[in-house]
Amino acid sequence: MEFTKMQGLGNDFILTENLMKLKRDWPNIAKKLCHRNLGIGADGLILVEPSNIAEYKMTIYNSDGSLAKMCGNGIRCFGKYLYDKRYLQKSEFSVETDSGIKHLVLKIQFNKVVSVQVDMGPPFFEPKSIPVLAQGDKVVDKYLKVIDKGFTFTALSMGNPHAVIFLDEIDNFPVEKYGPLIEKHSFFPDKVNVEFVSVKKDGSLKMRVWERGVGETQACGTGACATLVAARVKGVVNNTAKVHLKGGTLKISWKGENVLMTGPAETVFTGNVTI
Ligand SMILES: N[C@H](CCC[C@H](N)C(=O)O)C(=O)O
Repeated sequence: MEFTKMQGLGNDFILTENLMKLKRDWPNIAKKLCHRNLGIGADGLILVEPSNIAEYKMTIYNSDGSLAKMCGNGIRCFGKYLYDKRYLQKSEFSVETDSGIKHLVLKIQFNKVVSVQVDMGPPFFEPKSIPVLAQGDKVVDKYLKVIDKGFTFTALSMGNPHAVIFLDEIDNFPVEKYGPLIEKHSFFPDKVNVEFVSVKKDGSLKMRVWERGVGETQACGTGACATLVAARVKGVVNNTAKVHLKGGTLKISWKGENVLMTGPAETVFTGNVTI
């Protein structure tokens, strides 16, 4: 199987083409190939597939083999892949995902993709659309206790579920202790991606993420979008802000309708693997 290893702010993926839409055991292939000691090593496996409603379809599996319906860093890599492979001779196009069609705009300089802007669609707040077990039409500052610590979280979907927690300081916060407990909490029937966020004096946001089906990653595109939206709902940030992640910075904007995310995408290496 030919593959291309790519990354967006250190959130890394194995891309491979499945243009015949072969029904393979992709969850187990993802687990095997994403393993950092026994496989290629990545946060996820992305399939490049044909689409009847957009140029191509992005299907993404987390490193634990679970199907993820959307991936922000992954779709920027996907867009760069299509352009670099000359599958598309344009810099604006749509990609089908399991969370709907997303529109991409590639910034090209000297025939090189320098950044990708993605229209990530609207956030969803309705508890059943996230899903989260809660009342009301929005889940803002809901209390949650895990072992010895209470948190308040704001929940929303960017096509995948997010629980955003605001803290004064995140650099030394034990994400690896509390992240998995919140990820698998009974409030979240489909589990959840967990963002730990601090608001900076310059109006930017700093975020660490425990990703559903992966663990702590260097960056999370949908998580950065969820973070900006939750901060807007709480009135602690403007409608456009930089979100600083371990792996770098994303520019996120939300003016009440669709969320726009802009950031880099890089190819690391290509190869062949026997599965
Ligand atoms: N772990 C996520 C999918 C990957 C999202 C993240 N890598 C991003 O850049 O949005 C989930 O299960 O919903």
